[in-house]
Amino acid sequence: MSESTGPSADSVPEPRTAPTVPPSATPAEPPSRPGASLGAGAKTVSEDAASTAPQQEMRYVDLTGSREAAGRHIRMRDMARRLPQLVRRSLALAWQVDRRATVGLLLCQAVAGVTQALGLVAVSGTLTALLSSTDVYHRLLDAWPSVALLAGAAGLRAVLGIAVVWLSSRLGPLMSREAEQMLLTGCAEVELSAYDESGFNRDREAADRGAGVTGDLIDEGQDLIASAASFLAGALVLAGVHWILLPLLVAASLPQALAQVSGARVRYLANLRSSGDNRMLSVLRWHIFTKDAADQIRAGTMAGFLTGRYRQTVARVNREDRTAADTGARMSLAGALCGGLGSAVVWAAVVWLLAGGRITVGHAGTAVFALQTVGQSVRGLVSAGARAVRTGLYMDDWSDFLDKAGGFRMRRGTHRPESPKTIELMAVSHRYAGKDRDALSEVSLTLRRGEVVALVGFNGSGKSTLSKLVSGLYLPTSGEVLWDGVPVGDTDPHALWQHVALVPQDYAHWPLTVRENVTLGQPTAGGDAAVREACAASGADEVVDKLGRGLNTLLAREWLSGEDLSGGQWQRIALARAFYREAGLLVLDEPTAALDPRAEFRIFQRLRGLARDRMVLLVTHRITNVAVADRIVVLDEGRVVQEGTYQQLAHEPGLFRELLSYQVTSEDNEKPGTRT
Ligand SMILES: Nc1ncnc2c1ncn2[C@@H]1O[C@H](COP(=O)(O)OP(=O)(O)OP(=O)(O)O)[C@@H](O)[C@H]1O
Repeated sequence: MSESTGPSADSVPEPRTAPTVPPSATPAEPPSRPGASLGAGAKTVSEDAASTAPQQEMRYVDLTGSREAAGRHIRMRDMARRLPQLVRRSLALAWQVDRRATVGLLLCQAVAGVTQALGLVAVSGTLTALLSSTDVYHRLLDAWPSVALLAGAAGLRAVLGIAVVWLSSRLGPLMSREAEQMLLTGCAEVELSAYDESGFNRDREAADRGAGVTGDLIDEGQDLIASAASFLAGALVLAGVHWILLPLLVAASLPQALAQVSGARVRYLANLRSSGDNRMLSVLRWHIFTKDAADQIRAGTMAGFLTGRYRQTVARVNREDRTAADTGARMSLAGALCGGLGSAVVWAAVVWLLAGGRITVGHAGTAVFALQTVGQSVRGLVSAGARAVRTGLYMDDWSDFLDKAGGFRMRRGTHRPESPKTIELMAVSHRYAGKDRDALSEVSLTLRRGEVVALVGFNGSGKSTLSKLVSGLYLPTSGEVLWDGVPVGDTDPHALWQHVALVPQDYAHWPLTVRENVTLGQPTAGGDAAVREACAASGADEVVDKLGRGLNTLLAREWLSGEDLSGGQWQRIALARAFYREAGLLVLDEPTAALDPRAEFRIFQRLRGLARDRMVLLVTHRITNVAVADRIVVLDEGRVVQEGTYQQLAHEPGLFRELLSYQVTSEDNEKPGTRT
């Protein structure tokens, strides 16, 4: 192996098995119950069984047939077939991120290969001169040009090795970042419904791991090229000494090569078997470490349970790792024993050739060096090859996901809508992927500019789903959502969302400054005055006034100089975002759930004013507040069961009256902006 080579397959760490969940972010699938974050194909004990046998081990297995099969296919034959493809892939990505560094790397490797060959030729020259029958002075005189060449070649190779390490360490991280970037772009471009597809989230995590190890491929590719160049140089010199030595050496190296490939396969499969557990460990770690659940862990005295579950899962991962390590060691031992026997045969052949006068003593010396070079390069080829194939398997997860994401890419029309005057739902139904019943059935509804429309109903009746269909986040399974007569599916989604301001139930706590949290990184010509105006409208001005650095305050307490907000303060910021956005459709999903009564009162007081030049869709369980709406739509099990004004619905029998009866109604008529 050349100077540029990285660690061997035995010492190289497995790529990270689960992305670390960042601070201040919710994990992709936080487990609301054990096993909740498992993807398709996950095996776990049933909830019933879990309740009757709590001590039974919960397994988070995440095997998919294709990845398991791919892992089982790491064999010499497959490896030889895949290697050129992987080198091409690594060079193509390297070329994409830094052409000059890529060319530099290839040049360094080519020159290193040539100097390797020259070095071996020089060894031959030196030994021949030193072992000749002339006097010592003449022997040294004859030997010095070869010695000089030998020293020069060694020096140049050392410098080239440093250059290769330098260029690889520049390219590797760039390649990983590029792969991550492609992943992010791919994810940002998919339909929202893709996230509801079985396996999408699991595949995205696997792809993230693949992107992370992409940079390793450059080291492995370089090791492969270096080993191949070194093999070629040694083989040429060895064949020059005597042709029989080359096939003998390659045969002698095979057992160790096979052992390394088998070891790599065992480790990959062990890693694959533990991937579900590793994912669960990552999620558990996030919950145990961060502040978000710290109060619940303490108050619920859950620490023992969670750390116990963590230990149990770690023990399983350790068992897999230990088995893989033991099996790998046994394979290496068998390979080394067979390889040792093979080497003895090769050395015996050298002695036999020398004894038979078929080669000179100088040639025999050269053969010793060449044998070492070729032996090392064969081992290097196999070792780097095994690592590259394993990295390639992880990268397959990445590229497969990009293909999958491509399949879910938003392919809608090109129509660029104006701020909507009407949004019409015509017999709209929506069914989530994998569900056996519709979340919404045959809903017909019209929203008009200047109107506040409220959606009410029991949990799970379809209110949020309807609001996401109106805002074009989902496309209906059947029926049409028309923005000023044009189906949402025929509209450029990004142009459409320019006209949407959404406050979802679970809004993001962006780790950004207050200003960026309000503008969402899209400041308008109104500058800070517009930001302050939106804050005043949502009550966030009171929050900002108390922050040390005002709009410049970083809202991330875990980070240096950042500050954290209370739940209600965050909700005011989320509302300010929506008020700041000059959008024709304002969707508020439970917008005041965390607000104090005064703040809530102010929001509802302003709602009518906001609706003057836009349409407002309000989802709320605060039935007494919906008096502010021009129209109330009552949903039950995905169907519209009532529609009318507050006064109409409050006085007719039906679900609305039932909902109303569960709330205190004595102050109804004093609610701000009540419409009759
Ligand atoms: N992403 C999803 N994947 C699968 N099913 C979903 C998804 N989101 C919602 N559902 C299902 O669709 C139905 C309607 O959900 P939706 O969130 O629209 O109800 P909701 O009326 O807003 O409820 P709540 O009052 O609790 O917010 C529910 O049965 C829910 O389980």
